[in-house]
Amino acid sequence: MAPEQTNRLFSQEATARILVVDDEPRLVTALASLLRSSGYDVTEAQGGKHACKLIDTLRFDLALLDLRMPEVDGFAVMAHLANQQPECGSIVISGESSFTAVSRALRRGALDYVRKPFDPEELLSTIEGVVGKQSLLKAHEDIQVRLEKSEALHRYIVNSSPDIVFMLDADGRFCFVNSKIESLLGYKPAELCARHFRHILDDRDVAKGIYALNAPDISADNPRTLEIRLKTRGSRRATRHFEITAFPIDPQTWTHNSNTRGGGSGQNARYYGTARDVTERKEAEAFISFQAYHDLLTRLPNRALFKDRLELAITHARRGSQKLAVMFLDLDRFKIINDTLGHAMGDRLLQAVTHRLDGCLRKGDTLSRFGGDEFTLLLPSIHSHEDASQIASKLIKTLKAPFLLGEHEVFVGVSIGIAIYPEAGDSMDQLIQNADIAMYHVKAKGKDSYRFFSESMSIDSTNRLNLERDLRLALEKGELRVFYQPQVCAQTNRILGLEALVRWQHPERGLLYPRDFLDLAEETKLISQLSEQVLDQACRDVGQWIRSGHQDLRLAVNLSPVEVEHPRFVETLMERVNATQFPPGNLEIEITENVIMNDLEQISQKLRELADLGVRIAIDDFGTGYSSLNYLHRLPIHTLKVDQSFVQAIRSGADDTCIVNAIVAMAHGLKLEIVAEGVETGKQLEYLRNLGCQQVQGFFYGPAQPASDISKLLTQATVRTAVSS
Ligand SMILES: Nc1nc2c(ncn2[C@@H]2O[C@H](COP(=O)(O)O[C@H]3[C@@H](O)[C@H](n4cnc5c(=O)[nH]c(N)nc54)O[C@@H]3COP(=O)(O)O)[C@@H](O)[C@H]2O)c(=O)[nH]1
Repeated sequence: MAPEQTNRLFSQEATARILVVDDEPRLVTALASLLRSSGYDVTEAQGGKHACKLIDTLRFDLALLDLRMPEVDGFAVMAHLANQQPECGSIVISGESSFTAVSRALRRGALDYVRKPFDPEELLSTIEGVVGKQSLLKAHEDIQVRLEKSEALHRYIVNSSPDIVFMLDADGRFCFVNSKIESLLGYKPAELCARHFRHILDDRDVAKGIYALNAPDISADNPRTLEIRLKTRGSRRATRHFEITAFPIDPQTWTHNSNTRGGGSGQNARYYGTARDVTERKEAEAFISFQAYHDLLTRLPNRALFKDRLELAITHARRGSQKLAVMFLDLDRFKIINDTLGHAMGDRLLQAVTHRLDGCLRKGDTLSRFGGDEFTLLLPSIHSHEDASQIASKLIKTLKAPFLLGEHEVFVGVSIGIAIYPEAGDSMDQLIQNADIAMYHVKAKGKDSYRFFSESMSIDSTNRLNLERDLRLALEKGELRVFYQPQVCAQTNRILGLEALVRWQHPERGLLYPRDFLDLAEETKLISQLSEQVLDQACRDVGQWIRSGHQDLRLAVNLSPVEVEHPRFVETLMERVNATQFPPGNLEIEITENVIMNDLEQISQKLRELADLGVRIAIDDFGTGYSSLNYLHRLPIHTLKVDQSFVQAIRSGADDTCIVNAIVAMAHGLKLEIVAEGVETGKQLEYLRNLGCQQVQGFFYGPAQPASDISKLLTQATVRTAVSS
């Protein structure tokens, strides 16, 4: 190699820089000019001391050193050079010929040794050899450094990837996997080496994973992407979701199969892939989809999912000429419990109800929460009505046992309407609507039962809708009327009180009675508005009569269970009474035993508050319900109203007569006032009078009448009988 060439090899920008060191100035000059004439960049040092100074400030590729120099000899310069510029080589040019000196110089790192006096040719050839060798070593070192840097860079890129990067051999065994797998799944890359990738697949996805890898058409340009579950390492074996992209390695792009060694080096790699953790996205998607199709409180399918399943079930049933049943369930008394105990308890109750209902069903049935306290149930394969009846009975029975909500024991019932495909409708909407109609018929007939839909019901339901619309209008337009039926002293025929009874002056149908619209008012929650209007009117009418001289005249009003069970019942009632300036002592509220027994504790409290404010309490229809002495004794009750059925039994002389005797005797014993309802004949009146019943009410004295008629009646000292005995 020519010196110029060698010089260029040494350093791409500059020629080789040589330091010439000798204590003989002449020799230094001669040597320097010889080297310069050969193209080297030469620096001259007069002795060892001078050389060390130059070494501290300039960079050299090679030093030509004399050994024997005063003060600082060649060995000391070599030591200094090794310390300051270890990459700089040195050649010793010395008159020393002893083996010891030569060997010592070579041991200290000299690359060659030239004896003085030297042959210029030989010297130049030695320098050229050393410089060439140095240059090769330097180039190798540079390549080594570049390789290390490049490997570190790629390792960093691969291991810092947010994805798992892997390589598999032809059989699907890992031959490389980056360290990301440890942070995501807990496996150390080394432990997976040579293991089949099946080892980390979730059992449910093994077939999918293996098929994807062996698919015929995948390539680097057409990689296979699939979502798959991978198992985490350890005892919990939880799974995470990954999106895997994999393809076979083109041998032309990866030529290191045979010459790389080590388990994680990619040796024998045939597939390359990345696995991106998409667990959070999948969980979010799953939650959003669950939320869209489920009720979050009960975790039951919602209306949309129910309809979807019903649609599908109808298609199957149609194809197989089979029956299916749709049930509409509405909880009885839920609203009262919810209003009384609060929504948190209401929610707990709905969850507990769901749990019990669910326990009665088979796999394949769909129970859904339709909204509020309404549920729908799809029984996709039934053979007969009997099957549906059995399930309905089971559902009703399972809710019979009390529910424990905190310290409260509550009872709910369920009214169930059933529509059977195809007879009760052949479309989804029809079946749901008809099950709903059938459910309303259960409600109207006393709740806590089930009924199948029949055609006659839908006619009723149309009427019902018209009636509901009319009732709303009636409340707006003030079509309700309050009639009063006198409560008369059995001994003197004097009017002691008036029972307010609602009537509806229907613009087309004439005067309607409570039996025509009261149930509907309760179902549609219009009852509160209705009661408000009746109470206001009655307080105004009777208040007027009280102020005009009938100070003791009592006003008896009927209250619906919905009102009494409302948490603000006492406040609402008193607000209306006070607004009309009606004296509370003249007011008597009539409630039935059922209302009291539904929630003895709460109702007792409310009745006590009212009694403390002077309001009287009467038990209506007494004798038809529990007739429990226990509550009569504990509650602030003033009056018992004997149900008309017992009074009417007096006429027929039936066994029920003795019930009237017992009730009157009981009322006397408990020092309660007693009003006998439904007195229609003088015989009945006579009988009751003899029993010691103080007050009577009934057609014998006349039906309920409008306020104008009552005004006239009140001007008479006593009420004349309307019917002759
Ligand atoms: N929440 C509210 N309920 C009300 C209101 N107004 C009435 N009602 C409830 O409707 C029930 C039926 O009332 P009505 O059709 O008015 O019947 C009353 C009388 O007309 C009837 N009666 C009276 N005397 C006789 C009789 O001699 N024979 C006979 N067959 N019937 C008679 O009885 C009803 C009064 O009964 P009671 O209330 O038990 O005293 C009615 O029972 C109320 O529950 C209202 O504004 N709000």
